[in-house]
Amino acid sequence: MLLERAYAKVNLTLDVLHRRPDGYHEVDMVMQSIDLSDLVWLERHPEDRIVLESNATYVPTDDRNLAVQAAKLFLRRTEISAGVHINLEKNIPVAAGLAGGSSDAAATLRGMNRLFGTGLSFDELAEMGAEIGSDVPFCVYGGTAIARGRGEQLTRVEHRCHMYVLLIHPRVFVSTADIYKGLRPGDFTVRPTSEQMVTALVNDDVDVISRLVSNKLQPVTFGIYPEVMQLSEKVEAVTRHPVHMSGSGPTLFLLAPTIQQANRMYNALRGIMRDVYFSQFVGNVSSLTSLQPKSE
Ligand SMILES: C[C@@](CO)(OP(=O)(O)O)[C@H](O)COP(=O)(O)OP(=O)(O)OC[C@H]1O[C@@H](n2ccc(N)nc2=O)[C@H](O)[C@@H]1O
Ligand SMILES: Nc1ncnc2c1ncn2[C@@H]1O[C@H](COP(=O)(O)OP(=O)(O)O)[C@@H](O)[C@H]1O
Repeated sequence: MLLERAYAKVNLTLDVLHRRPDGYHEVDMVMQSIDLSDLVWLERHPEDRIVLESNATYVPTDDRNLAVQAAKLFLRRTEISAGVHINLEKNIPVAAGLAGGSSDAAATLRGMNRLFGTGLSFDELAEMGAEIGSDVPFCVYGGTAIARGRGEQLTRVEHRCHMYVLLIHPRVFVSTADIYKGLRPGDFTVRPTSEQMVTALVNDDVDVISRLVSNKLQPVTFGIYPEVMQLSEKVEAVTRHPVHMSGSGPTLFLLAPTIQQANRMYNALRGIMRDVYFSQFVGNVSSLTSLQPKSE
């Protein structure tokens, strides 16, 4: 049996440039992996089928599960006929703007590559992953990247900035497609802020990073779900720190450069609300492999 960790992400910037003829939107965003993760355990199944079990009752275990889709796609592309058992431990909130499902799919692709010794590169796995979802290619590598196109065109970024990330997950189900659909022409960006954000990350300039965090989907999500906006205002009042939204939401997050500050904010929030997660930036997957048991 082997284990792959599926890390969540937050969007440090998210600009939308225009709507494309294929229905997707051209985006320009800085994605950052955080250490909140699902666990994807893989082993051979005696029959030629994909079986997924999960501790979470609220995610599908059939072909709708992105990990199952990834496993099937991998077997099709590599022309391997075999069965696989996937055990998925969900810790990342679902439909939250944290790319949980995408990351499970990416971890499954990495794991299948190890399980069958196929030796595909991460670039090849990312290309496969793009067929499953726009965020999957980023999740194959993890770490930090500028994502363009519909999210699949990546420029990977190395930096030494380390920040703590407090997540607040409002119990609201958000459909990513509905949020993109809610954008009006005036919401589109001419000059994205991703390059400035990357410079700030490389310079480890936490003040500039905090000032630059932005998300053009946030007004749409807040408009459709006013309760998320109200929660954001409450969090801001309690912590006296700027509150941001990840992806299409509804997860809100705060950044803190020191563990002391992160602890203060965490304790203040835990006093008044559930569903607060303490996490931090993590680097790319290859720099983390030494933390993973290889096989059992
Ligand atoms: C908003 C973001 C930001 O990172 O993240 P989440 O909120 O999902 O975490 C992503 O763009 C989400 O990526 P992902 O969740 O993989 O989207 P997909 O499955 O490819 O697409 C779901 C739907 O969202 C819309 N979509 C997605 C990506 C994009 N660049 N333009 C779009 O218009 C399309 O309507 C599409 O049918
Ligand atoms: N492995 C999975 N984990 C979470 N959600 C999944 C998974 N597979 C399919 N889904 C479905 O994908 C949708 C988006 O889930 P998720 O990836 O968590 O959201 P987001 O992209 O907003 O972070 C949900 O409707 C969920 O039912």
